[in-house]
Amino acid sequence: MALPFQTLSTRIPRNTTPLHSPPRVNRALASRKRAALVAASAMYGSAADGAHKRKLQPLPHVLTVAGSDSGAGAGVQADIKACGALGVFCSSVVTAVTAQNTVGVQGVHVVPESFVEEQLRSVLSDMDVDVVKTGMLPSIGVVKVLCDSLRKFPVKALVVDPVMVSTSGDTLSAPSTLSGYRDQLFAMADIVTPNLKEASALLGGAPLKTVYDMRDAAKSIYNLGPRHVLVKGGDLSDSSDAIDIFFDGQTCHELRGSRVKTRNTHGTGCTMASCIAAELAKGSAMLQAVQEAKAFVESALHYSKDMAIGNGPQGPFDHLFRLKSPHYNVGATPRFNPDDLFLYAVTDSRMNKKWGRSITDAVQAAIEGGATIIQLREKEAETREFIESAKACLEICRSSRVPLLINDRVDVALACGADGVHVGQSDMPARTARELLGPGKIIGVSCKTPAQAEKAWADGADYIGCGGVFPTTTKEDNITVGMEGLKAVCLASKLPVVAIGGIGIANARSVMEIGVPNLKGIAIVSALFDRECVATETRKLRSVLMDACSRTNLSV
Ligand SMILES: Nc1ncnc2c1ncn2[C@@H]1O[C@H](COP(=O)(O)OP(=O)(O)OP(=O)(O)O)[C@@H](O)[C@H]1O
Ligand SMILES: Cc1ncc(CO)c(N)n1
Ligand SMILES: [Mg+2]
Repeated sequence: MALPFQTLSTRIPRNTTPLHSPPRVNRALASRKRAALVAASAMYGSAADGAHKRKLQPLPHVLTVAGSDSGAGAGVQADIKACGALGVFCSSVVTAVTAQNTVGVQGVHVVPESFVEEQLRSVLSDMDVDVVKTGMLPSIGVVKVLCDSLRKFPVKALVVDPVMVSTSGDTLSAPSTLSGYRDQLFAMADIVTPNLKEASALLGGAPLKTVYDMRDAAKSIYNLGPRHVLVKGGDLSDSSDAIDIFFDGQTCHELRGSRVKTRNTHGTGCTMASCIAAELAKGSAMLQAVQEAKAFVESALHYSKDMAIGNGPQGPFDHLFRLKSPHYNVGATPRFNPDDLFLYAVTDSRMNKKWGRSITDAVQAAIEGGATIIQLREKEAETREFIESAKACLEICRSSRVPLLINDRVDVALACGADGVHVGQSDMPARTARELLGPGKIIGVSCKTPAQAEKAWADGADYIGCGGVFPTTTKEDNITVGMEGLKAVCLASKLPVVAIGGIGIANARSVMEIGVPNLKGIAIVSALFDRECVATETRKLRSVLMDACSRTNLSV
């Protein structure tokens, strides 16, 4: 099986002589895998008299070179569970055995370098490893042994988690390992993933306190030779988000996730690096692999937040959450993209009835006209009927990659597997909705004031809907906030905003032109669905919005 690996290994390490050119590595690997398969097929064929030859399939394969954690939250144990959860085979070369639990590290027994080398030879010479991931490398000697082994047995990608100190403060590698990383291993690495303390140590010791420090650090570590850098912000204090900085040599990406309130964070770093390695082994590009890994860690922490193992301050979490709860199977779909708010279509059951169209016809037509997100607002439907039609709408939305939200009804969103919910100020609180839906679902909140916008953000919402901007007949007794109210909320909001209420072709442009960057789009009910042809009206609105954006230089 040839695994696509276009985006990796395209840059030759800059501060060493090239160890291998990428095409040669891939060809060598492919031919080794082919030879092994041919040999196996031949054996199988003769034994079975050629009666029923089976196609043999190698699994994507990560080798972790790391320490054992007796508490099984971090180290080799975390790596094997994370790869297994993502469908990737994980072999393991053990560099040290630690006596460790939820209190801290009680002891370390280092494996002799010659025996680390022997393990590396055993695995790499035989087992067609795709990606090597490193964790605890206790000495510079082990770093050297690893570099030599990788020169002998090249792999497609190398993920280096420069583990130095455990979160409990215990030392896991000798100080000299630092120079091994900087002078030898980083130049071979496709990505290095330091946490705040490790990034600081690699760069001479100045502490990293802000996202700006993280950005600078990512760029400086890039200059030590790796192809990509991820500075992890799990330990960034005063941050309600879990923010990581990813640098690819050109662009700094700020990756934000919800910070899960839990004591069970032991092994997040090992898991993150293993998930990146697993996704690379499956053929993902680097940024995609990092995003998948982050979603996996966030979901695992959320699922395990109340788990009770051990009596110390930092517990392990459950890597196998996806086996147990399909609702947490969220890593495969990208998290909310604020640009999806651009043309936000909100269906209305009364209007559909009036025009004699089904809810699915309405959704289909809005998507055909260019709607970028759909919300089902069914005030009158019976629950069972609502779930059935929501499932049908979800199928339509999925095939066009348009997110589907459910108004108010968290139960219906869960039952049909929708992408999220939109809640009003008197509906279920966003915080409760987040607890029920998990971190991967989209949550929007209707807000009329800066204080409500602040609360929505604190409660873990993804966006806010602000309005009614103009008077509307869709909602009775709805207070109009006007353009000034909208602007005030946008300026105060840390979340992206979609404007709603009485917006149509005549006034959409003026709304988009208020010129606040986090106003991402408009939400529309009557101007789309209280019309004869929904697709035509959507198309017209889309062109008005595109026009407004090109005039104000907003991104579409
Ligand atoms: N409480 C949390 N909620 C959500 N994500 C988190 C939380 N803590 C850490 N993360 C995420 O987990 C990943 C690992 O980051 P972290 O900074 O914890 O690594 P680390 O310190 O190397 O971990 P370890 O505890 O294994 O040493 C990052 O993507 C980070 O943003
Ligand atoms: C064995 C081992 N590797 C890595 C870490 C870092 O979390 C740890 N605590 N233990
Ligand atoms: Mg940590």
